[in-house]
Amino acid sequence: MRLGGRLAAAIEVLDDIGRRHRPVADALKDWGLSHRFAGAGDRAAIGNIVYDALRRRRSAAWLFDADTPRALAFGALLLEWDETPESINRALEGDRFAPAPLDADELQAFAARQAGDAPSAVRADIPDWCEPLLERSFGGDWVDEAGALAARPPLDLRVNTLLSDRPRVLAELAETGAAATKLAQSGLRIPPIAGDGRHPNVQAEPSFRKGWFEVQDEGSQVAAELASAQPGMQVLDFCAGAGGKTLALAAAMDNRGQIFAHDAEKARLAPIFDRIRRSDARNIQVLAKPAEVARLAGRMDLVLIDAPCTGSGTWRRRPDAKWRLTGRQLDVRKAEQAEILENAKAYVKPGGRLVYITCSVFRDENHDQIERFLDANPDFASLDHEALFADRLPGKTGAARIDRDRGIVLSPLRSGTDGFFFAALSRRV
Ligand SMILES: C[S@@+](CC[C@H](N)C(=O)[O-])C[C@H]1O[C@@H](n2cnc3c(N)ncnc32)[C@H](O)[C@@H]1O
Repeated sequence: MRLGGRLAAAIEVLDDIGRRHRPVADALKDWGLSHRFAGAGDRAAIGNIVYDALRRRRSAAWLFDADTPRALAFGALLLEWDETPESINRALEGDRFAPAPLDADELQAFAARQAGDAPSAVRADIPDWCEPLLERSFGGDWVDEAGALAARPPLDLRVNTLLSDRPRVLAELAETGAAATKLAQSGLRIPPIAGDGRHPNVQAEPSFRKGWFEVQDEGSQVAAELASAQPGMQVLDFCAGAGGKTLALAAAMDNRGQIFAHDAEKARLAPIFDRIRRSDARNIQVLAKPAEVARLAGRMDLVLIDAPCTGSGTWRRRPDAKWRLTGRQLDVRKAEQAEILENAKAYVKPGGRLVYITCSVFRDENHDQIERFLDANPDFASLDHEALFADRLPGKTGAARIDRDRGIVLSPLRSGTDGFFFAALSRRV
């Protein structure tokens, strides 16, 4: 397929997402199934246009003064593919599968936009209602921080030190362009791919099948490292889900001690069993039943809450979530988070640690939750997050926003990772 056919397909998929409120991955998959002539390269290019259009939706719509699938797809090429209106129109010429080239009105709208500055929420590529939330979180940097959340993400891997080490996996993946991560101890990063390129399918690698590495954002790896799980500890991963953090904790503990992996939704735990087998983690018990968890009360050295959240820190990877999020959903998440903190505290033994993590950058889900919890629970105290970060990631303090008594924020702009929040509290003896 030429650019024109790919662009037409992206417009069709964006239309499907918009009209039927479909998840982007499902809409792309369906398009691929009903257009089997399209090769892997075509599908990747179409996916890139669609994801770029969703990441940069406000900017793309602003360029043509129209929030239509056509404006978004053309806008994506102009904003992220180094194309110009002239280069696009040249590429579409004589291509019978292409959408109509940019017409005089569109070219005029585009030219007019070059003169003026876009409003902040447009430059930040966010819904208007999120502006105060981000401003509260990032102060004067909020537009740049939000802009970084609208960029293409890298592909990050965590080397499983139970079965391999970073030099060995680096050698195995030499052809992928992977390099050691700057913050995470066992991380590898394959940088974002430009234009119509796609990341290698690392999960097809024999070294993945052998359990030598997992796909995990560097921010998630750093959050697990900051939790400071040590060999021999008793650990409860209270919101374990598919087990990304659980596996990182098992490696940090060198398979010694015990991790109990729990989740309120049994179905969310389903992938964890295969992942545990593949990674050779031998100190994880999965506890799906509330009664099994209850007997752990007051016995844990570390309770980790990887809380359900808006996911605003992962907008690079899930840009459709940015447009679907509502204030009502934020309120629901906040209530869940407060309740989980209250429930999980009972499992921490005196002198033990309660860790709270979100993949959101909103202060409302992060510092505010910690503040409220500490106010209501005088038997818990905040750790010194500056000292903790300096201890776990020596020489890297500039890579995070650290509030000594409330927690640590990682972000694409500051840390080069997805957005994450981390806070550690200790239960008084
Ligand atoms: C951010 S996800 C966990 C991701 C996982 N820890 C990982 O690293 O792959 C949050 C999880 O919290 C679970 N959850 C929601 N409410 C809960 C509750 N009240 N108690 C325990 N888990 C809950 C959800 O089912 C979801 O799997």
